[in-house]
Amino acid sequence: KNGMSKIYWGPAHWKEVFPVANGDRQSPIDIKTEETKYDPSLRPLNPNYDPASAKIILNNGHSTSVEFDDTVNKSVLTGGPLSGTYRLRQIHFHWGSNDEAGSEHAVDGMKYAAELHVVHWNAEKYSSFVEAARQSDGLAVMAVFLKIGECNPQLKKITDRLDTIRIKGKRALFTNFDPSCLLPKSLDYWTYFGSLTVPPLLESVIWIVLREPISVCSEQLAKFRSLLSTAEDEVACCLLRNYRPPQPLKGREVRRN
Ligand SMILES: NS(=O)(=O)c1nccs1
Ligand SMILES: [Zn+2]
Repeated sequence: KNGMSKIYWGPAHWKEVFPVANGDRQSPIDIKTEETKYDPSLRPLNPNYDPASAKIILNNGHSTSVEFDDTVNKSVLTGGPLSGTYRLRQIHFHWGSNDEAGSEHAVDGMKYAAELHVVHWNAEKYSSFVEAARQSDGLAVMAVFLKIGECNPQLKKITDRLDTIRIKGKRALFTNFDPSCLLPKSLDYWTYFGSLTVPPLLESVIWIVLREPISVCSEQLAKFRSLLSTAEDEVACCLLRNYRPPQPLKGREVRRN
């Protein structure tokens, strides 16, 4: 880092505080497409989101997220590898300090410029996100790769608001937004059992990684990098990158529909 005094405890240090960082189902992973297994029992994904569920856009210091009202089953994901109904909680992004890397998952060693996570929790079996996050089938996160290319008009709805939440902790109203607008044409996917990719790295995520990327342009990514990881009273530090590198597969199977 640029030699500043601030102690940086990036992904390499997480295991000191969260031993599960060395667990058997950590995320992200590098998806070796030749080793994925077709599973005819996998159903089509069925996202069904109500734009009125969107509430706020937030800078939490390590990403920017759009938070949804998850007190009722208004915006849900069913189908795919899931049994039951998973309720939409939030979406957020991971990016890098340049366009060459930024995604968390990789495909045959190749990283995309960024990655969108659409986070859901199993509201059929558990009573809150926090409780679900402690269960092996508690969360379902749909991952969408962002590939450098044309500017994305749907993503513009989010990047145009980032200058109002530059400082860590800032939030702004953000409603009438259906995150389906950020999904690619094809909902074909890979799926595997994994974890949160940020502390506490809980091994409670059914990952659903869409195979088709959406586009993003350099100017849009630059706006993510201009977010600050620091609060008002701190020396400003840009949120240049926030992706965890791929973790050992440890014998896990990656299935595809
Ligand atoms: N990056 S992630 O989707 O695994 C996630 N971390 C915390 C809540 S959701
Ligand atoms: Zn994420």
